Amino acid sequence: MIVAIDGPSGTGKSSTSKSVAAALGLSYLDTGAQYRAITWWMLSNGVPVDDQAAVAAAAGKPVIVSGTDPAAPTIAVDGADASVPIRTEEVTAAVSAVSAVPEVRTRITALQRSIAAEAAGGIVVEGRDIGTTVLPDADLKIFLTASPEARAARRSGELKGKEATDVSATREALIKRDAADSGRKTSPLKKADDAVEVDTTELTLEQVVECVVTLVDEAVAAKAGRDAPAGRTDGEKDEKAGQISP
Ligand SMILES: Nc1ncnc2c1ncn2[C@@H]1O[C@H](COP(=O)(O)OP(=O)(O)OP(=O)(O)O)[C@@H](O)[C@H]1O
Ligand SMILES: Nc1ccn([C@H]2C[C@H](O)[C@@H](COP(=O)(O)O)O2)c(=O)n1
Repeated sequence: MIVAIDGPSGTGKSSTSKSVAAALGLSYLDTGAQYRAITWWMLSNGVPVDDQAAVAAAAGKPVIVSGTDPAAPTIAVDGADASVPIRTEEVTAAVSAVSAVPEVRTRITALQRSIAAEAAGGIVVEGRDIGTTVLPDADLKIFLTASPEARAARRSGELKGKEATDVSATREALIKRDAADSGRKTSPLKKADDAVEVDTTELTLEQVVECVVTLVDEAVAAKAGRDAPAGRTDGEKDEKAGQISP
């Protein structure tokens, strides 16, 4: 079972994906963390992030390793834990430019596909182009949305001190990053034609998780029905449909 969850920033992709994966015993991959990791490496190694040719030339250098346990996801660059530095404002401000470079996307997409292929028990993969480009044959594709106001309020709630009160600056920053991610030429942020759209504006996180778990259960049942050998009874198919199988 491969589940692709895409959507703009702050719609709840990471929180939802982790909870759904944990509830269903699936692995979890945060692809945004990988783009942040390569961006952090560029910044740390003096690569000018607004120089596409320089970023492209360096794209193959960092070794990025993602841990896929939804209870404790990890991200390492060249053997060092990068989970804290990839969340700085500096990385957030540069990540859209770095992730727009085709050589970066080719490298990270290949990494994402190999991780999904190795997840024998199934995986929830979240990002911007998972349903459209990385895993177009995913068993279930979900596109999360929420109003900019709701997303800014959620993000501001995470920040400490002065920034926490500046919801409008957070809103503008979210909108700017979405525009960059949606407007790039290579693999932009986009809903796949066959994705289920879930507007989370008025939903609690628990409600979103419940909704997605139900959609996964339905997709598992449909897959089990398709995979059942000809000649099996409906009862046998139903029994298989209740299981999460690779
Ligand atoms: N339905 C919801 N209601 C209220 N808060 C939510 C909801 N979903 C997520 N949140 C909160 O909103 C914040 C952003 O969520 P999250 O990081 O999961 O979004 P995201 O789509 O992965 O963002 P990004 O793409 O920027 O990484 C978190 O603080 C999370 O707890
Ligand atoms: N599949 C993906 C995932 C992420 N990105 C880029 C664009 C985002 O602004 C950035 C950071 O992602 P976040 O941690 O906010 O989810 O990474 C992408 O291009 N494709």
